[in-house]
Amino acid sequence: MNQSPLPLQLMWFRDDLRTADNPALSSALAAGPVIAVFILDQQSPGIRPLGGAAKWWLHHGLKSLRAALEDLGIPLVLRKGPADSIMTELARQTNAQAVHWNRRYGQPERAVDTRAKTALRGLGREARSYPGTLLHEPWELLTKKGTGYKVFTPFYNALGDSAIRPPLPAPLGQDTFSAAGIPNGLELEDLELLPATAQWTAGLAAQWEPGEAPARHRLENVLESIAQDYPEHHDRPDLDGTSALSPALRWGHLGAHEMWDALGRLAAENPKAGAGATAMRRQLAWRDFCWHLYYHHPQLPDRNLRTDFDHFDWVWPEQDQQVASYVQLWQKGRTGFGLVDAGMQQLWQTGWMHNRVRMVAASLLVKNLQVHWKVGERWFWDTLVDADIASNTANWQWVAGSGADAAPYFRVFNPELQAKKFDPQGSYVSQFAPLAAQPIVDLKQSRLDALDAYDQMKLRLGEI
Ligand SMILES: Cc1cc2nc3c(=O)[nH]c(=O)nc-3n(C[C@H](O)[C@H](O)[C@H](O)COP(=O)(O)OP(=O)(O)OC[C@H]3O[C@@H](n4cnc5c(N)ncnc54)[C@H](O)[C@@H]3O)c2cc1C
Repeated sequence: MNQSPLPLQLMWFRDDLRTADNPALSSALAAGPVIAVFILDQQSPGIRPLGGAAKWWLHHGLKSLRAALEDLGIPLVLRKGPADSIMTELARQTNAQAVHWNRRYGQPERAVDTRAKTALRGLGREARSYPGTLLHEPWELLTKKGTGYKVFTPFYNALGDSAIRPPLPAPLGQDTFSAAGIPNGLELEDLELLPATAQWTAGLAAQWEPGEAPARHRLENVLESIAQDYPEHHDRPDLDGTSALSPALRWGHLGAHEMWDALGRLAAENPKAGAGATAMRRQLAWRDFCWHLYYHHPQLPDRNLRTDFDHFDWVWPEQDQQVASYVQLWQKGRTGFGLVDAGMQQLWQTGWMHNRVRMVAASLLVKNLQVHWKVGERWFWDTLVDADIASNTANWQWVAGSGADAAPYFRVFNPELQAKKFDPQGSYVSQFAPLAAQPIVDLKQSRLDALDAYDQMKLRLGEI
């Protein structure tokens, strides 16, 4: 029962599983007593179902969120199904005055939110949305022509020139609700986010602790030491040289504003760490850029952004048995290229891969093997704990050459040279891929074949 004289508020959690720096939660609490809701929606039109590793993360992230909310006296109700109708029903059932949420930027998710807004307003309830996930709303930063950016550097300059709000403090709690006032929900286990056998996820559990408090703790480590060496260490998979905060940012345990602000303060206060903090901020801006691209180009997960690549002769495992077997070896980390194999093993064992190795592993698949980028993107989607539709598809398109601000096609990473440069003692490779395998392609010849395929595409387009 809501004993407060103020009207009940519903806080709808989605990709923002945190209590601090959460504009929707802060506003809900300022308006009245709050019940929190999370709805697992894998069925609204166009919503891409989560991959296995992401589901594992979400399960534990929700457990951690529930505990953090409990400390604030906020109950968390879990549901499953089409989110707009469930949310509207909950608002009706609880007689809530308003539903608060932080915005999402994918077209299918925005469609759900728009339907929820319309239905809630139809019921005479308020629907209030807030900017909580990106440093800037994608429609706020525009080129002089009024369009979205397609190139990172001008986007980053515009971001740097704009005002980015400071993070919001953690909210104070509220009086505990009596159970009678809380609508029925599912048990966390009923969301069925964990796989039937825990064998594979044991590696994820050994590596990660999903949640707001562990994310903030890791940020402190980053500020104390990792940021300082970031310029020299960020490309080294053999070192703990990057923040490893991508899953925490993906699930919103850590707000981008909090990280941006903390790095900015570090740069201002500690000249020794300044270059590293600024470089890490720049990387963080890539996350915003990927979402900016996706917002302005909703076809990003499905179509080449550079449409000339529609004429590229990609190969698909379904069409060629040998290619199918190469793709399997790539997935298992048995390509015979140590750095790629270590990366793919790191991905399988921990649900994460170092950025440098992601680029090299992706390049082997889409360039040396000429396999369509969607094949690799889907594997990453299923196996990454930080799998996010904008960052994953934008980066795959970047490596493939079909993206907006893509690597030039002739840039084919040589995994052997990359290993020498970025894993000089071979410790990353021996940690994750100690057994050598027979190389599946000749690097020199397959690079020439890829460049030839690119020329064939240009020829088809009448450009050469
Ligand atoms: C083929 C490919 C697929 C990728 N798929 C994803 C994905 O699904 N989800 C995801 O979050 N990142 C993805 N990335 C980007 C990047 O590899 C990871 O964000 C990075 O490895 C995270 O490590 P970190 O947290 O230590 O990064 P740091 O170097 O510490 O950077 C700080 C933060 O900046 C952001 N960031 C850094 N680099 C990028 C980038 N290139 N693109 C977007 N954001 C970036 C991340 O949120 C990261 O946590 C992909 C990259 C490639 C090449």
